[in-house]
Amino acid sequence: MLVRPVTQNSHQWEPVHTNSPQIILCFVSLSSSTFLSYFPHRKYRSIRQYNMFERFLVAAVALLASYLYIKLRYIRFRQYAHIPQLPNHLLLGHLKVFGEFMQRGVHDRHPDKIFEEMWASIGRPPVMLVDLRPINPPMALICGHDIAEQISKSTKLFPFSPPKSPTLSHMIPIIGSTSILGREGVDWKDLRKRYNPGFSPQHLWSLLPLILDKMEPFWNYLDQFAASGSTFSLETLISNLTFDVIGAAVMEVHLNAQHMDHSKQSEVIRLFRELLQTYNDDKNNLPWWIIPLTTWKRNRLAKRTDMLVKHMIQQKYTEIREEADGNRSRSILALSFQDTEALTPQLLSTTADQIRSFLFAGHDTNTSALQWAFYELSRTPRALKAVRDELDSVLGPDSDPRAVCAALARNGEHLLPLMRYTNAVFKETLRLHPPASTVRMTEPGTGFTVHAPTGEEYCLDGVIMYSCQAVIQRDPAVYGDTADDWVPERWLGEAAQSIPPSAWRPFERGPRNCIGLELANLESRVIIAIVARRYDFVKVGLGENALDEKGLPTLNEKGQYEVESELYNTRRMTSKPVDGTIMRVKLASKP
Ligand code: HEM
Repeated sequence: MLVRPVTQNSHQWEPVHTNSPQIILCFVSLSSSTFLSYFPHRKYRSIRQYNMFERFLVAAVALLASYLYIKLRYIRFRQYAHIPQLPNHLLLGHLKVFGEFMQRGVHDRHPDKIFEEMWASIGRPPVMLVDLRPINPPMALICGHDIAEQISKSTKLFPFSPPKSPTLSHMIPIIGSTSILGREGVDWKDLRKRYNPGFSPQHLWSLLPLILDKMEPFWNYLDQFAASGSTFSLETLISNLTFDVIGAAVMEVHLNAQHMDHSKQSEVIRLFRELLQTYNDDKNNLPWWIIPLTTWKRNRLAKRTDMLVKHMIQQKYTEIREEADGNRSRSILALSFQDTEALTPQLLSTTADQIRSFLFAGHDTNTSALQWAFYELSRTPRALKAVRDELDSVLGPDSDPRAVCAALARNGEHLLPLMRYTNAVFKETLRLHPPASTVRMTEPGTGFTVHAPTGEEYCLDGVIMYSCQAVIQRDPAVYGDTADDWVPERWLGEAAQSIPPSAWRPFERGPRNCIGLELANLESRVIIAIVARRYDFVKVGLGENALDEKGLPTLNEKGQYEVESELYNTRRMTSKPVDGTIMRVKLASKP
């Protein structure tokens, strides 16, 4: 099938009556889950936690919403008819998914997982259209790496790659309206030019001592948990650590995020956390008129965070100006100020937006990736042994965190690149559990057309283009029979050569790829190097090991411990393990 691209007239929508049942169900599920999210005191929000009256209310709202939807929804984009739609036989599947939403809790399932099931059930097309109007514009799920590459690379029409989707605007309270994440054209180019040198590998090596400085509280907490045997959230520990690291690298400030006494933490951190909390459920990106109170709270917190960040920048600016030549600050912020004459209000405002963006992007994704890395290592003895052997040979036999930090401070630039297996662990973790993605959208009438390997062409103007990494990076056509398995070895030796670079895109690709890629790699290798030999992690609750009659874990044919249940991601701005990765830890016994 070859489809002619729709260009000039694609903004003209043709009215066609549609009452596709799966879309109605989708709407029912969205409306009722949104409604349920108004009861914030329920931790897991399963339908069973609600009394009869609340259940009745939920059912009534869902029914009313679907009735209105059927009545009001007469518009259909006929020009998208050429993109594979979810067929009706998915109706039952969707119903099942909806049932699970309600059983397990409405926030407990990441949309990527649902997309993966839908995609497999319609024969794995490279693009799939999910129509979520009137909640959102229709969304083209990009499921093939060739097409993902086309929506992220430079073209004649879009020299800096197709624009980001306006749906990103729900993040403005966190990252600011002039954030590098959302800017377009030359404005974006200028920002990228200003901050690129700060994130370059050479500059990052000079920041290594600042990063290593932040590690001690982290291993102290792990030591305490090992001594007490109590359970803890790995997410909390790692997210505090990554906040401290990003504060040190970007501004050379001590945010004290790892202080367990919250009153000792920097106020920026406390406000930022509170702000992120307001995104933690289905209200994530709903319009303000559905969530007026949350929107008000977000804006209030955003304003206060912005003021504090601006104050920090002003202080840093004065310090940088007064520094003696031999004692220059190495922070990313200091480097970005190198050629500036004065801190004008406009420069202050855009810099504050970038700092907030770095604080957010620099801690959130890495936290998720490291939780998954330690979880996968904890249930894959083969890989844990390989990491430990590698660390012994690269860093020497002393696994005390102080010794590891001292070795890295002396010679990290040469030692870290030698950790090839550790690097493969991180790479494989990001393949299977990608925390983030990219979302683009071109104006109707632009004529932005992508080409499938099978010859079809799809004009994607006016639809949200979501590069679905969780599907792309598990494509059996690329990763074979082990596409769903965690196998770090696939990234080592000859085998790795056969994987197309565009099929691994956790940091996205093209001009708008992640500016913090090298920082993330550096930080994660340091953390794994410090932790992997000293501690044994054991998952508790969701995803924990299944034990045999002797109380021992059993290996499956893939070399991983059998588990009682599956640990999975949920959506909290980015993808994160649903339970915060509850763990127990003990000091590893010496072989
Ligand atoms: C495992 C860790 C990380 C992952 C998986 C990741 C992933 C991504 C992805 C997918 C994008 C593209 C977003 C989009 O197109 O909307 C991105 C952009 C970005 N990331 Fe990261 N990131 C990570 C760590 C970091 C770190 C440590 C920083 C440090 C500040 C950072 C800062 C940024 C920024 C500023 C952008 C926007 C770049 C631009 O548009 O020019 N990220 N990241």
